[in-house]
Amino acid sequence: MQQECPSIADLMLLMTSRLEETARTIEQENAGRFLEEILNAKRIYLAGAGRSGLVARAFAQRLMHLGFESYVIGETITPAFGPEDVLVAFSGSGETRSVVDACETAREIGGTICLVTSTPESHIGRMADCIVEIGNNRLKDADIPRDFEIRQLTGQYRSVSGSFAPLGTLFETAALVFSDAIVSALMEVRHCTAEELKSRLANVQ
Ligand SMILES: O=C([C@H](O)CO)[C@H](O)[C@H](O)COP(=O)(O)O
Repeated sequence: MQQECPSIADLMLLMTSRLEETARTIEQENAGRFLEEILNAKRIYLAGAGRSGLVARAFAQRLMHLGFESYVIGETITPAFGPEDVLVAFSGSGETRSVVDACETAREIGGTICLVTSTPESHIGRMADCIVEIGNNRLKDADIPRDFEIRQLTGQYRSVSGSFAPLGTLFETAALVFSDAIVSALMEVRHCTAEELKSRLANVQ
């Protein structure tokens, strides 16, 4: 049974090559605007559902480590959002109801909305002040590559079809890598060291 399965290392390498392709399509201007919005925000609120929500939470934690005031929407202790605050939404579809609702409320209050998505022409996309597009959801189903030839560590080739990166996996993984790149950029801009981040690590967890 196991012989029919490609090696886990090969599947990971396939993901890294897809991530590399995705990274090359990021528009630096939009990523730069995203960085500016974070730097100028009074407070940063993170929103996302499901796996995109996990990426939002991971980013919120690193922003806190960097010394920003960051909150996750829906947490018990998250305070009121204000006009000088920035809401960062992670949503591949840009249509997830709870995230749309959070963005609509933030819009009414007058705050800034940043969206990380693979669907800029979406409900949230139409509300957002800043959009970073990751991957591309506009491709028709027929145009989405489903079959991959992977060169195995043994040197032989084999094909992998619909099992690779199901549903929003590529967006969610690339969004995490994107947000970690933003963290590195923020460390550079603010001359922040890993030691400073370490000093804010939770010591009771
Ligand atoms: O968890 C998710 C699902 O498993 C897709 O891979 C999504 O992240 C969740 O459904 C939220 O969707 P989006 O707002 O479109 O990212």
